[in-house]
Amino acid sequence: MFDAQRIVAFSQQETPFYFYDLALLQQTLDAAKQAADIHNFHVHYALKANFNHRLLNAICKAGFGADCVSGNEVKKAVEIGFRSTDIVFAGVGKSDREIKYALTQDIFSFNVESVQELLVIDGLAADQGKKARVALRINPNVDAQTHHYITTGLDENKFGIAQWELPEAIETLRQCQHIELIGIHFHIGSQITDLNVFKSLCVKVNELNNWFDERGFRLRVLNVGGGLGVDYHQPDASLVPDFLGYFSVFANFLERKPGQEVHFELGRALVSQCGSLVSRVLYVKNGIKKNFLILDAGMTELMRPVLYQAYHRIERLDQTESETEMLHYDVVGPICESSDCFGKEVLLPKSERGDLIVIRTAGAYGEVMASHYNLRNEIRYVYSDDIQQS
Ligand SMILES: Cc1ncc(COP(=O)(O)O)c(C=O)c1O
Ligand SMILES: N[C@@H](CCCC[NH3+])C(=O)O
Repeated sequence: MFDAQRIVAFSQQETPFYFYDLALLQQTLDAAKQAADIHNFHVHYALKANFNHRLLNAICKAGFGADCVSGNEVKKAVEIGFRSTDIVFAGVGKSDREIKYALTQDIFSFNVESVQELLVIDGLAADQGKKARVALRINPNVDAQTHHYITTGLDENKFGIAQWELPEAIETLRQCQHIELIGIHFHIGSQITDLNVFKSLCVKVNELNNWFDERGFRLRVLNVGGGLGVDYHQPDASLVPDFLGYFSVFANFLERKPGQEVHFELGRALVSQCGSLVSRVLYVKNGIKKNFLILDAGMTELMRPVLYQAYHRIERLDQTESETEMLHYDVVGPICESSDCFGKEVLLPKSERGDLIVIRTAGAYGEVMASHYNLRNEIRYVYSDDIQQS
């Protein structure tokens, strides 16, 4: 991943920065698109994973739609050039302003998360003399078997309409003159690595698809959300996720009714591996109990380890297979929080001030979750094609 040219180029850069490998991104997008096209599946990219403009341009050009969770994300998607007919908008707390804006853009669908939201959208659509297309986001109570902070489809989670509320939801829908129900929507969580979890989701979707059909609702769209996980432990062994395997689970286990479309909302799987956080060692502290590598990047640049105890592979940029002196380090940031740690007891070649450290698989939920805590600088980024041209 990091050849001699990149090592030299990185060493001339001010750190920390996100590095994006645009060729790898393209390879990933092509693999996902080809695998989805086999089954005629529609994929919307979840902007929340990364809304860096270079990445968004590539994703839009590759033919993906957009999955947004705020009015500003809808606006961003429109500005980048995603067709409004390919934009979906989810979120438990859509404000009136956000709904009005999305209505003016005639987006493909609102993924509605409560019965009350149906009434609000109906009223706001009436004001604009429009009919809003909606999919009901249903909480299927399927365990995603991932970290509890990124599980979204269990009864205890705030997302979606509970199954026991569905009779009330369809009664409400019958009264809403300015809403067209086009489908049902699900998203059970993120970083799902066991494909069997998606089989369980399919079983639930089939059940609910029949339930609506029996009540006279002909649904055009089954939106099964995102969640496909990536390999944080051995990124080089699987730089491109197994999209063929993932989509074939849905092709095999979803029972589509005639004319029904299947939609997905992938975020992490499309952008994780193309991004790395590159940082410099500021100080090395060799203690009796611990050695610390103190980096110039911290939780303000990549929050996932602190927030979810997430693992990211940490490497010294120029490390080789035949390093002779390996040491265990706690790799920490400069932020005034004890939790500001990227990894404990990380085995690395003996390192010193000025060495470059790379934190891998950081393309999703990295840059977008950065903060200014401690009045940190705006995060910088470097793209692979900047380096090739220099
Ligand atoms: C509604 C919805 N769709 C799609 C996604 C994208 O998920 P992922 O990045 O795991 O594919 C999320 C985030 O978890 C989400 O909340
Ligand atoms: N931010 C989370 C994923 C959240 C997905 C959004 N529902 C992560 O970094 O893993």
